[in-house]
Order: sequence, then C-alpha cells, then structure tokens
Amino acid sequence: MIEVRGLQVRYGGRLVADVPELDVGRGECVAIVGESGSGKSTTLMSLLGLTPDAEISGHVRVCGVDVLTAPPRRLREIRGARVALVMQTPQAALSPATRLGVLMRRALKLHGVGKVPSSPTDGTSPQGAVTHGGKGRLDEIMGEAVEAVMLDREILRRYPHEISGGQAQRFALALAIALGAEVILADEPTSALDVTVQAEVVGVLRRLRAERGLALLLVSHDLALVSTVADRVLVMKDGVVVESGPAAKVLAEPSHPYTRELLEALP
Ligand SMILES: Nc1ncnc2c1ncn2[C@@H]1O[C@H](COP(=O)(O)OP(=O)(O)OP(=O)(O)O)[C@@H](O)[C@H]1O
Repeated sequence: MIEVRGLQVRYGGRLVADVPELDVGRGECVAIVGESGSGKSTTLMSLLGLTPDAEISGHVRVCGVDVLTAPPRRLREIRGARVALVMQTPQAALSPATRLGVLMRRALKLHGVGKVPSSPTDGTSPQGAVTHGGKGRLDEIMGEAVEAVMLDREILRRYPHEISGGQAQRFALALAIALGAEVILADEPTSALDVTVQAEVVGVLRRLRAERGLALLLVSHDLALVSTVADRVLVMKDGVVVESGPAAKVLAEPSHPYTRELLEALP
C-alpha cells in the first residue's frame, strides 16, 4: 500500500527527511519515531504530496499512485478517501456548530460514498449513471463505521464540543472507515490524550488493522505506544533514518545510541 525508495525532502536546500526505504503492506503497522524536528511529519506529509514548498525527490507509491509525479486529479482520488490523515487534535478540524452525523454525511457525499448504479431499465436515468443510495444506505454506513471504532451511534447527534478528545480521535477514524480508507496516516494520534484514553484509541487502531486489513503508518515520539501497535519501526534523527527493523527487536535490542537514548527517556 505504501512503497518509498530514496525519498529526500529539502526546505531551502536543507535536507529535512532522508528515507531510503519504507514499505507498509495491507494489515501492517509501521511507526516512525524520533524527537521533535527529526523529519517524521515531513515524511508522512510527503506521502500525500502535501509538502508544497519542499524540493522532493525519490519514489513514493501510495495505493498504486506515484505521488511525486501524479497529476493533481490522481492525488485527489487518494487524499481523504483511500488514504486518511489522522492528526493529533481532530476536533480543531470539525465545524463547531454542526452535528457529527451531518459532518460525516457531507464528507461521504462529497466523495460519492453510498452511490449505487441506477437501474438501466427504470427509464428515468441513462445507463451507467449513479444515484445516491438514499438516506438509509448512508445511515447504515455511518452507523457501522462508528461502531467499528467502539463508539455508540448516538454520538452522531452530538456537536464537536460535546465529545472528549479520545472520542474525537475515534470519530476521525470512523470517518476514515466510512470513506473506505485503505491506508491511515496517523500523526501523533494519542499525544493529546490522557493515558487511559490513549489505550482506547490504540485498541481501535489494532482492531482496524486486524479486522479490516488497513495499512497504518504511525508517527509518534511515544515508544510505549509504538511497542503495542507497530510491526516495524524507523527511528529518525535530524532527518536521517538511524535505525529500522522489527519493532520488537529495535525496542528490545537497539543498535543505535540515539534509539537507546529514546528508550532511556521513557518514564
Ligand atoms: N514548510 C516548511 N518550511 C521550512 N522548514 C520546514 C517546513 N516544515 C518542516 N520544516 C522543517 O523540517 C524539519 C523537520 O520537521 P518535522 O515537522 O518533519 O519534524 P517532526 O519530527 O515531525 O517534529 P514534530 O514532532 O515537532 O512535528 C524541522 O527542522 C522543521 O523546521
């Protein structure tokens, strides 16, 4: 689902991310760890072509799209629908005066979710046209998505300020599922949450990988989180990948002094 080779991202000539190789397959979770400024977010954003001011080179393929060479139309096909971006504080992106169900329905309609081919024999629309599958169909998709992230359907009637940070993060994941995401790019998804709520979100991420085969690329400075969800880990420092490998091995037997430093800093 994600294939990166020789990615280099520069701002004003300064190399801020140098990633020789990064692969995430269906049902896998890979984590990028490192301190602030190490190039984690830049790497993540470059997978969606969202580093407009950067000079960027290498090969980046996401859901079959060559991100660095694809025309804007091809990028729009994967952004938001097939590849979902989950940020640290999703509440900030939710319109405060709109109920969550209305927000979700709008997003689904915008991406054409719930449309079904109209019958070629009903005489009312040309063959091959599509029509919305109706309110019932969208309700079903929305209800199923919120339940998949362990939320009650009732949450769709609430306003953004009426939900907690952990619920907001799970709602963001539900939106990704309803849109049919195959890849989730998550940038510090639990950093703004307290410990018990973090565990809920982590539980949901694990379920989504296992039950729906989602590919997950996680950016985090939280090694405890990484050890519970990631198969493989890349450790970045000053834009460079200093160590990578299976998460269990890297975290148990770090070979680079910087990884050891990160582990020693754990509470
Ligand atoms: N638009 C930009 N223009 C210039 N420099 C940038 C831009 N975006 C990021 N950088 C620089 O690139 C480097 C890497 O930043 P990045 O945000 O990728 O690090 P990070 O590891 O994700 O850190 P954090 O956890 O704080 O987000 C930093 O030195 C940052 O200042």
